[in-house]
Amino acid sequence: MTEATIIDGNRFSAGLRDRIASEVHALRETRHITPGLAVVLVGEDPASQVYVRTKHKRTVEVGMESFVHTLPVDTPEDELLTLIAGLNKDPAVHGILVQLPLPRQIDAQKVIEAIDPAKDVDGFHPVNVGRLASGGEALIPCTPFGSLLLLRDHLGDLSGLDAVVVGRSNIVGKPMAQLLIRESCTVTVAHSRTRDLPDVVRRADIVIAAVGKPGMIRGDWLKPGCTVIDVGINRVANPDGTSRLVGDVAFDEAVKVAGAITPVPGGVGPMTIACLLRNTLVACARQHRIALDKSL
Ligand SMILES: NC(=O)C1=CN([C@@H]2O[C@H](COP(=O)(O)OP(=O)(O)OC[C@H]3O[C@@H](n4cnc5c(N)ncnc54)[C@H](OP(=O)(O)O)[C@@H]3O)[C@@H](O)[C@H]2O)C=CC1
Ligand SMILES: Nc1nc(=O)c2c([nH]1)NC[C@@H]1CN(c3ccc(C(=O)N[C@@H](CCC(=O)O)C(=O)O)cc3)C=[N+]21
Repeated sequence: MTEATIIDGNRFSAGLRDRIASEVHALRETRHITPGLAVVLVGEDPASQVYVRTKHKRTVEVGMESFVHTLPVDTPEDELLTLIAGLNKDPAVHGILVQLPLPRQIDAQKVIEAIDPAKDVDGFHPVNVGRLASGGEALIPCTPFGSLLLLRDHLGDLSGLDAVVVGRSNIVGKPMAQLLIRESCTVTVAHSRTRDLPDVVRRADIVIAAVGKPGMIRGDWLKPGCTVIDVGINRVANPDGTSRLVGDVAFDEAVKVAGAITPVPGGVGPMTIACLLRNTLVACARQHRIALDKSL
């Protein structure tokens, strides 16, 4: 039997970042505007520090300005809200991302709602959530949008396909379902209370795994030839004491059944960062009422 096509998120995201870099260059040359992204990290979680460093590097690479704010783990909520109010007003900042999860003393929903929806490049503010659901001009959450770009690139038109999204979080599962509805898929959202998950997954032409459980989705749950987008990022221990990243799908099994699959790492992860830059560019252009290339 032939093995699944490996969907290369590193390659696709590099292409997207190139297109973004050209637009950023053009904005600078023609309008003297440089898009700026502010990233706020509260605390010293090592995984979050790695993401924030990677985001900074990629932001600078495409010619944007990067403002990183690192706050101590015991920062009071009102201090973070004051910082956000300042970033909302700062004309050099077009996008704001507050790295999640936040420490206990801070109400994440309150923080998300404090961000100006026009600068909410995560797409988590209720205004953007509502616009995505009702068809307006939203900023779209990066991970689902990146996943959709990979699906469209691989499958072309998605209309009429059966899609199963495993996971219903606000940051991945729910917005992914909204995007797939918009693409005219028939969408099922599964979660921890779903009965007979293997049977639900077996119906899908498109499987989106966003659970956070290493290798939970097994090869024999998949319809032969289906397309699998593995959003999961799980760090697991190797026998020798080192660690590695794995997805929510048992890759070695799935690759024998699926038609195409995203690897972890090198699949959805790099797309998330490229889409964050895309959203920053889109937010900047909208703030200045400038039209952008439709391909973005
Ligand atoms: N590649 C990337 O850029 C990103 C990757 N991620 C990764 O994606 C994964 C999911 O993240 P996130 O959405 O934030 O996670 P959450 O923990 O917020 O949500 C997990 C979802 O999975 C569901 N779930 C848990 N256990 C089961 C089960 N046994 N069967 C079916 N469903 C189950 C939960 O159901 P219920 O609602 O019933 O509890 C919940 O809806 C994680 O591995 C995370 O690291 C996240 C963001 C970006
Ligand atoms: N406000 C907010 N917005 C986010 O978008 C957000 C967040 N908080 N908190 C954490 C999650 C997770 N996330 C990832 C981004 C990139 C990779 C990524 O680039 N992964 C690489 C591997 C990186 C490595 O090797 O460690 C890959 O999959 O190839 C992964 C995960 C964004 N998140």
